[in-house]
Amino acid sequence: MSAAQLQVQNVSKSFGSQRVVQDVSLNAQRGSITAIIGPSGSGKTTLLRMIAGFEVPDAGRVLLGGKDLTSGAKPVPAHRRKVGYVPQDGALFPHLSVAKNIAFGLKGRQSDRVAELLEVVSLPTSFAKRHPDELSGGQQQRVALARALAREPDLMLLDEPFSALDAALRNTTRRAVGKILNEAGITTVLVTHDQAEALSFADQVAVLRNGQLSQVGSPFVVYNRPSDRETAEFLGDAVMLEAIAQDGIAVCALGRIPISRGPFPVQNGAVKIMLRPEQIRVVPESEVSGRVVDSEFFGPETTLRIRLDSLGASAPNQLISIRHWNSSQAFPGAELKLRVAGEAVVLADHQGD
Ligand SMILES: Nc1ncnc2c1ncn2[C@@H]1O[C@H](COP(=O)(O)OP(=O)(O)OP(=O)(O)O)[C@@H](O)[C@H]1O
Repeated sequence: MSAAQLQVQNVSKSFGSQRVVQDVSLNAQRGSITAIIGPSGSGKTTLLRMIAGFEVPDAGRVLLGGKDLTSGAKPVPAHRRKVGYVPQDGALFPHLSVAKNIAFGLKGRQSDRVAELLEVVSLPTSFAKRHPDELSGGQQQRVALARALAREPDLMLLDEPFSALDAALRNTTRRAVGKILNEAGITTVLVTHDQAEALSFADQVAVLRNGQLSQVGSPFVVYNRPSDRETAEFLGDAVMLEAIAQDGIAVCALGRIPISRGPFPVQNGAVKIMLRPEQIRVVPESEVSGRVVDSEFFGPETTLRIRLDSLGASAPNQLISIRHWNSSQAFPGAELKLRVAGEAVVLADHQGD
């Protein structure tokens, strides 16, 4: 396989005595989209700013197209990196028109190019004369993206670019931007704290916690085979259960569930398993059952808290939360039959405890 377009190698950064990014390594293939996701304060923006060239790493290096940007005698400055950077608020120049904002990154007379770029980000060319304060938040973000695209970057860095938009506009803008980046074949790194955004938009998801990467993988892998409990819970709701591992099967209050093949071998014995709530189905008949404790209505689905009936030697009184479309089955005390679809994950930090 060819070397990755972007290589972040063992990068660290402290502010004063606070270690904000610790020994982070990450590769991104040409034309791919990587989402860096993590809780507030986990170091996402700092990592992105080091890739952009606005912060200098204390240790480690950043390579783009095989070229070392950071650890030479003088780091390559941000404006020489062929990197587009769209900060959280878009940061347009308020006193310049849309056209001048976009053309800021262009050399010479480029009015044709401005019109073309407006079209690319799905804005009418008549917007060229407007000022940023005459645009909505979402339109400003599109202009910021057009300005970044104008420089024809090898790498696009987006810091929570869709966070200012309401849900409907966020989805359409995200799809439009994804299409633009994909068609231009631009390698993209996106910072977000929105799980759905990371899972739907990216080819690769990097989970950052306390300045360290807890997992890097495809959306499918990080969601379905999280490396530890915190990563599992950060990426979505998780059902944790006591189980006994027996030759690749987890025996528990939800029956016998195949254990998904993870990065380490699972020993027979007591384990904690993780399932996603949507894996647990309400069915007409099953040997597995539980009683509704309470419920919460969310429109398209209802979250049910269920106390599981003990099955065989399984631990008694275990509580789980599942999602169900039919709120009429959700009254407290209702007895439900349950079946699990798919596999269970044994989490590395919960083997044998
Ligand atoms: N220039 C700076 N000087 C001092 N501390 C800083 C600086 N930049 C960031 N920090 C600190 O580093 C930590 C990580 O900040 P960073 O902005 O990278 O996190 P983040 O994951 O992007 O957070 P959020 O999701 O809230 O934007 C925070 O505690 C922040 O206060």
